Amino acid sequence: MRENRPVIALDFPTFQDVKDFLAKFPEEEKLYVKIGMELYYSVGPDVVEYVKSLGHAVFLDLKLHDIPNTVQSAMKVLAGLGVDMTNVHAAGGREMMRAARAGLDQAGGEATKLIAVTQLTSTSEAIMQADQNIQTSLQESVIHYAQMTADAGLDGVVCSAQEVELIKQATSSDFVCLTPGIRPKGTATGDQKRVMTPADASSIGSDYIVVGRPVTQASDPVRAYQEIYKEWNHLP
Ligand SMILES: O=C(O)c1cc(=O)[nH]c(=O)n1[C@@H]1O[C@H](COP(=O)(O)O)[C@@H](O)[C@H]1O
Repeated sequence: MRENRPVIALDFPTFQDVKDFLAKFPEEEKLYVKIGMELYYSVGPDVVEYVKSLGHAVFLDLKLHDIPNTVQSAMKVLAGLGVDMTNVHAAGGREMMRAARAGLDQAGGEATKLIAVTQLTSTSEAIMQADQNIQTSLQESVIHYAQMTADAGLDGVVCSAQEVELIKQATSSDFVCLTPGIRPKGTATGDQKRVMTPADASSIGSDYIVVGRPVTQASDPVRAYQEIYKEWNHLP
């Protein structure tokens, strides 16, 4: 299940920014990229088609969270994009997650992996308890969401690398753990609260790491990506 390529979050406001960013990489290098809300809301499905036409793998991160019928209908539309992976919020519940899977399957998206966000990596235990009024530990909440996601038949979860071991124990070793909040030593954490280095995330068993600003805002993004690639794959 492990993906050797760090997933690069293309958090850019315009199509041109994406084109300029991808043009920095050698044409033959096939990346795994994430298209999130900012880019998708600004450019729309054309950017997915463009990135796929270059041969890159795509995680479409729109974090759907609505009533089951709406999510199912939206997933039917998104299925047509043929992305490799997409996501919902586990907080939407089992019925919503099953509806999301059904929507994808009904519209030819059977091959698209579907994962669910547990607790965002920008959430600390204190924030969760105060803002969501969940009076358990953060780990318990994440495990609860992961078990519910597995029960709904999804492929895995978005979590911080700090919870990967517990999630795999509570579900199964092949349950996907995709982990944002990745910060190489010495890089700014920004709004992320539950962070880990690429090497530690690798050792602990993350299946995918997602990296945005440490690559996209670097003075030399290709070099920053290569360094993270090496660290994640324990290469010299
Ligand atoms: O679903 C996500 O991708 C996601 C979930 C989460 O809990 N935390 C999180 O940071 N993300 C995304 O991962 C990326 C992290 O970006 P950086 O913090 O710049 O590395 C952003 O695009 C976030 O939207």
